[in-house]
Amino acid sequence: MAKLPTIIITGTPGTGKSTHCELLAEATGLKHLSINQVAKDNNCYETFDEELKSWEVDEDKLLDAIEDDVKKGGYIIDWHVCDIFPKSWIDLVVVLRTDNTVLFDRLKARDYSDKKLDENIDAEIMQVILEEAREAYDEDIVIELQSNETDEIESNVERITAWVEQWKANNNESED
Ligand SMILES: Nc1ncnc2c1ncn2[C@@H]1O[C@H](COP(=O)(O)OP(=O)(O)O)[C@@H](O)[C@H]1O
Repeated sequence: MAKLPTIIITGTPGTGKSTHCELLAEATGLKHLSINQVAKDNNCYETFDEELKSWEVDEDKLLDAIEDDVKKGGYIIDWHVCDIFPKSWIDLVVVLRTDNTVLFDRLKARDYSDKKLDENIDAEIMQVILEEAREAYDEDIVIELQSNETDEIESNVERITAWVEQWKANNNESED
């Protein structure tokens, strides 16, 4: 069987992860793995943080739930946390970035509490997820892409699709 890469699409909530992942899955045939959905389906949500109004995830249980599939390759991992996945599973990490005023409007539309909204905007300004990605993975597999405007969605998806095609060509040389 042809080898396929696994990609993480990460970024602060609202930067466009699920939008990019859906289009990318269509364009590449890789499988979109929404970690929020996996966590729900496998009861990985442990405790509810009242203040942040969000659930904490049992990461070991989550990794156990996806390990057998993801190890085979061919997945697009969609989550705002990027640094818990073993390095050996991951071929590319895309960190989506959005200007804070644009992100503010997107999150406001989601009815986030002021506290949750502020936390996320601060995290984006401080580029928390980008730093986490750079710490967890080799720097040359981490790329940062802007996601402010609709045009950028298309160009980002094209760019990542081209990367996937190149990866496949490089990693399946003796197969045909
Ligand atoms: N580059 C972009 N340009 C315009 N709108 C965008 C862009 N990226 C995302 N959006 C919009 O922002 C909202 C949040 O996107 P979503 O993909 O749900 O983000 P995430 O999965 O990171 O939380 C959606 O309404 C989506 O249509």
